[in-house]
Amino acid sequence: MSDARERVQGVPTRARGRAAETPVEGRASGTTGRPRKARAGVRDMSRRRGGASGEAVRARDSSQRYLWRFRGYGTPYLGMLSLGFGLRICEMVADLATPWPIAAVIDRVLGMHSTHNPLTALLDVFGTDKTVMLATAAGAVLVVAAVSGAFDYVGDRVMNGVGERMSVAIRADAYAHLQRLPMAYHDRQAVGESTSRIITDCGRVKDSLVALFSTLFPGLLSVTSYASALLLLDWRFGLIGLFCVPLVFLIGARNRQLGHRAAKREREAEGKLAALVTETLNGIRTVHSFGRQGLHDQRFAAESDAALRAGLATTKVQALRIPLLELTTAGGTALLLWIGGSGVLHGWWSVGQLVVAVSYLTGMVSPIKSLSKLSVTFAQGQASAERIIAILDQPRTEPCAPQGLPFRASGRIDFSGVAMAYGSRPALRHLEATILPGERVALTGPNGVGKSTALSLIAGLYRPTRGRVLIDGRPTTALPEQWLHRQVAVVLQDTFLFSGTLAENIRYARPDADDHEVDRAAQAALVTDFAQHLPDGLATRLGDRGVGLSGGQRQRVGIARALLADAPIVLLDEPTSGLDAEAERLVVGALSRLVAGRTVVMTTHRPALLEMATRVVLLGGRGTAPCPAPQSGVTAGGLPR
Ligand SMILES: Nc1ncnc2c1ncn2[C@@H]1O[C@H](COP(=O)(O)OP(=O)(O)OP(=O)(O)O)[C@@H](O)[C@H]1O
Repeated sequence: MSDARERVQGVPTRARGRAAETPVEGRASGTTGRPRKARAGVRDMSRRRGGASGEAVRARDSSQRYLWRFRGYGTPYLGMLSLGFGLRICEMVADLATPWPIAAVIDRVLGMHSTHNPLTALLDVFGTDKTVMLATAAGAVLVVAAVSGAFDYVGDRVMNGVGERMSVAIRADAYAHLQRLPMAYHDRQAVGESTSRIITDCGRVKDSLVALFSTLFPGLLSVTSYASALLLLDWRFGLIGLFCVPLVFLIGARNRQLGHRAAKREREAEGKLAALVTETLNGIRTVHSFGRQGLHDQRFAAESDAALRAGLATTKVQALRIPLLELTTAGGTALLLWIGGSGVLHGWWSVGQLVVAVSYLTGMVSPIKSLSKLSVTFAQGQASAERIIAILDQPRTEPCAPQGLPFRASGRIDFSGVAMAYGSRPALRHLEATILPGERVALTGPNGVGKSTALSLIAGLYRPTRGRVLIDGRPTTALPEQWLHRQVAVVLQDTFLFSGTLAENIRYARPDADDHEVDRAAQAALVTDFAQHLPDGLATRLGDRGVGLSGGQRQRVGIARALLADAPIVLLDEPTSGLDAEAERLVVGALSRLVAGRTVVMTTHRPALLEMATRVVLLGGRGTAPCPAPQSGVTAGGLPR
């Protein structure tokens, strides 16, 4: 992925390492739901560059030129844009020629006036036979229309193509950036809201970019060309034409202002709606279990009302624009007819010239109308661009080079005075611990004492607010993300499976693994035991989020993933909780193969898993609760509750 920040212009000098100053930041995770709590997640994320200062972002916010900040995405297409412009100019020349055959017929064939119509000379080539002249003029109308149409077709394809390509690049960058944002960001942001930004807002930005190239640029070219042609025809015609332009643009500008506010409110309301729908569908089992569809209907209706009010405000802005525009352009045409008609009566101009002038005025006004329609499209595009830029402006952590690091860590982990808070909410107050290579340490303690948080810190999903977590003596915050992910494999309480085959889900841990390695991991994790009863074995396709497998089966796929990752450190976050005795027995069997020869840190309350541990450490307690003396090298200090 290219660095989106380089292409989103106007981003001030990168605040290098800024992320490190920000509390509770860490690496991105691929979790697709808002996590109830810190969980180790997708493993192939890379550190990204630091971001804009908040003040600078706010300063730009007031300028409302959000779409303009995407101009960097147009740079690769400058050649195509130049070609598109060239084609538009050719089309314009053809359009300017359109009324002249008619004028020639009126003045020369019908003999209403003898004028200096440039086509006169051309028609003279065909002699003075009026039938031939008529046929020539008719042929000219067809040829001009065909030429103009051809330029229009190719020009549209070229220009619209640029808009489409730019928006695809913006969407890809926004998506890639979103995935790499720290977990702290994803904890704050509803999944549906982020989805809505990537899908709907990027779609609206696309509409604006396509309109920019297919309507705005050609429209401005038409207006300028027709206005110049009117002036050239006769300065008095030109003045009448120019009288309309500022009025129409004023109407458009006012509409854009009103439209931006309305569109922003509308997009915010739609974002909340999307968040609500995603949340409801993610929890659809709970909704059904409690029969609470009515409650969700009410919440949906409340958000829908807000979206409706904002939508109606946009409609009002749109509706007002049309009559105002019609009035202005009718004024211009009336003026032209009146003055032009008087001119013809006084013999200043021929009828043909008046026809050309009226045709030019109509030609000029029609793109002005489409241009003013753009005010709403651009207002919506600005509001959506603002929401996408809000993602792209989120700082990511700096990537660092994996220099001097061994391919495989020995597996030693140190917690050195570690404290951790989610926002202002402390989760770990002070943790001192050393876990030696090959040790299997079980962290236990009351709910909410910070066991999972400790695992997340080892996996590098969050940064400690104080102190350091070290792997082989190196702080995790200074380790390259890709290297860290190779050293740490995670099995969570509920393994997340993606849509795709079983084999693809196992290979997620190491995309370059061959079929044989995937088979071996599947066998060791007892996945093959159930996969062989499925229609296509490991090639069986799973539904969304692994629908079709039981909890225990999903856990075994998670273990196969961890086996395939072959990392020296394994983190187990309650991998058997929620399983019945038989499923637990199978999962523990699979885990016993995973943990062999690796450093393991687990959180569990289940005796079957605790038996695997070489040391058990009780975290925290209620301040007065007894905390067993830590064994060598480990002192426990969770959050007193
Ligand atoms: N992503 C998060 N955002 C905000 N607060 C969080 C987040 N994850 C955990 N917490 C809070 O941090 C504290 C420690 O949570 P953690 O999950 O680490 O505890 P735990 O000991 O693993 O609990 P359990 O035994 O229930 O799994 C809790 O108060 C929890 O509510």
